[in-house]
Amino acid sequence: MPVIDVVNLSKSFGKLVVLSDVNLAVEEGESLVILGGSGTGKTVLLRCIMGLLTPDAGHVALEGKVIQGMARDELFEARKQIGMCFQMAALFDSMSVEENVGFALRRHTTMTKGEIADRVEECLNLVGLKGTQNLRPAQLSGGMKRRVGFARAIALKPKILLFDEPTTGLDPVMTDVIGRIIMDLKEGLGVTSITITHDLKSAFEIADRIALLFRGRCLAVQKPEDFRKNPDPVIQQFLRGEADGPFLQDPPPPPMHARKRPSSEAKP
Ligand SMILES: Nc1ncnc2c1ncn2[C@@H]1O[C@H](COP(=O)(O)OP(=O)(O)OP(=O)(O)O)[C@@H](O)[C@H]1O
Repeated sequence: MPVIDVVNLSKSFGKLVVLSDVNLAVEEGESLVILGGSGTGKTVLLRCIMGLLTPDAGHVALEGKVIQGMARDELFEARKQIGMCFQMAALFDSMSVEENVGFALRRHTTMTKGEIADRVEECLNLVGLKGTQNLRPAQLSGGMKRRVGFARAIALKPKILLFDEPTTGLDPVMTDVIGRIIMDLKEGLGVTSITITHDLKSAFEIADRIALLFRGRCLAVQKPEDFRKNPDPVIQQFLRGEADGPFLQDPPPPPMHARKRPSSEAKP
């Protein structure tokens, strides 16, 4: 049984069809990476998986339990299995690192202060941020903030981790560090994960399988080596990162040097 099962999922906002009959099954311990252009519905998909958005059709099952239609308490319990690593970390600025990482532990467990402090320390060590408990988010670099976000996401020992663009805005070295931490969390904690990223290098490093979301559908869900060789022109254009091709609905005009000079601009 897949840990995350997305079945015939569709979601529109008014006339805007974002997801159309999406199917994805993520097995226990698997790392699935979802690629896709900006605005293709990757975050909407994660929000449906968390039960934060209700699909128009289809459903999401977590460990065999369909979350749509669950009572509030049941959904709340189901969500505890998920650690969400938000885009740009989304830390509470008024709280220290320790308070941020321990937030869910204080709220959802009966752990003592000492037990929470130990767990926070353990989580910070796992993301390479030993001894940062007393810092405030304003004192952290972008990469450190993401890692605090990871530590917060793993605090409750979730079975599932969802990463929404964990490397956006980071330099290539920090992007690599974040990729390695995601792999370490997968290996060390045995979590099942979905990562949304625009960074192809880390996608190929951390993925057991890669999916490309295109015009509301999953175009491919394949092992990295098969995905790279997939002859679909959309996939190949995405991998090459070129403007010309079927990927964009409104392709940009050709570059200036390739454009024919209008006759009014013609030299005498
Ligand atoms: N709550 C909402 N109400 C209306 N439209 C929404 C809502 N949430 C998302 N959308 C629209 O759905 C589309 C997909 O958004 P989404 O954030 O999932 O894109 P994305 O693939 O994550 O993009 P990016 O890579 O740029 O973050 C966008 O056109 C967005 O404006």
